[in-house]
Amino acid sequence: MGKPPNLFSFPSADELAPSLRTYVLDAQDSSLDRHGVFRVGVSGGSLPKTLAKALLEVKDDRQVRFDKWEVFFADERAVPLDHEDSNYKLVKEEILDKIPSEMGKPTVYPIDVRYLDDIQEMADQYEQTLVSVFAARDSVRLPMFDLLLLGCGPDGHTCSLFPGSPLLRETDAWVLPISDSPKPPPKRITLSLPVASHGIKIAFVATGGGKKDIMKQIFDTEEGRQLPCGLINTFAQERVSWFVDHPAIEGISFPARRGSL
Ligand SMILES: O=C(O)[C@H](O)[C@@H](O)[C@H](O)[C@H](O)COP(=O)(O)O
Repeated sequence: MGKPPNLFSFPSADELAPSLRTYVLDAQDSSLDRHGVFRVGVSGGSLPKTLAKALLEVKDDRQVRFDKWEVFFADERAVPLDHEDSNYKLVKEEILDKIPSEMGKPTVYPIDVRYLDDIQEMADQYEQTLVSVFAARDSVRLPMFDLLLLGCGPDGHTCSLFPGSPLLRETDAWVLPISDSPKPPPKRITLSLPVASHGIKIAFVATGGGKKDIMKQIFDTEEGRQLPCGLINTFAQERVSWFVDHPAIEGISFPARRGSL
């Protein structure tokens, strides 16, 4: 048995940002030492805003090497890149557009919008993108992101992997289409559960009192361990770190390590 996931809790989302920064930059520096590039998968939701705070607002003497970042989408909605629902647009407006030019720009891998009407093809194309970046599919069983930055929905979903979805049983594909997402918009693509569990480091960021019930389920109940976030906890164990604020974990006793970075 490995060690349980880490849990880092802070009074507020603002106070969480410096530790999230330290965690991300530690991951960045060890990836750059290892292979000269930092491959990150990001979700939508509230995460890009918190991440922007950590990377662009917190001041310390460490360097964000954006020029070495390769940014992928852990899930994306099948909409044009300038659409209100686009995770690309969200990440662009929250982070990419705000990076001072002297910091350099990440290489970003958005979905191919030529396939908006064929999400199976869109998923296959995005998988091909991963194949071309992470090495040929027959030589790597799964692409290994240096860091996956994920959110947790109020039903325990993460990426666009929803509770009870047959997609959770996928063992082969790296990227999957979904046409009936319970969270709008319905058409999306998502990393599969094996890929989402395979990051060298995986961070969940969950803030606000709206997350309290689902956090309790995920960490304190057997049913919660079967939810998508719970499954990633089980598969990836100590490679997972949760960054939460106090309202999100009020009154909960976790069998997880607590602490701050
Ligand atoms: O595109 C999406 O819908 C997201 O990737 C999704 O998985 C999100 O991360 C969670 O729903 C949490 O969202 P919040 O952080 O806004 O609660």
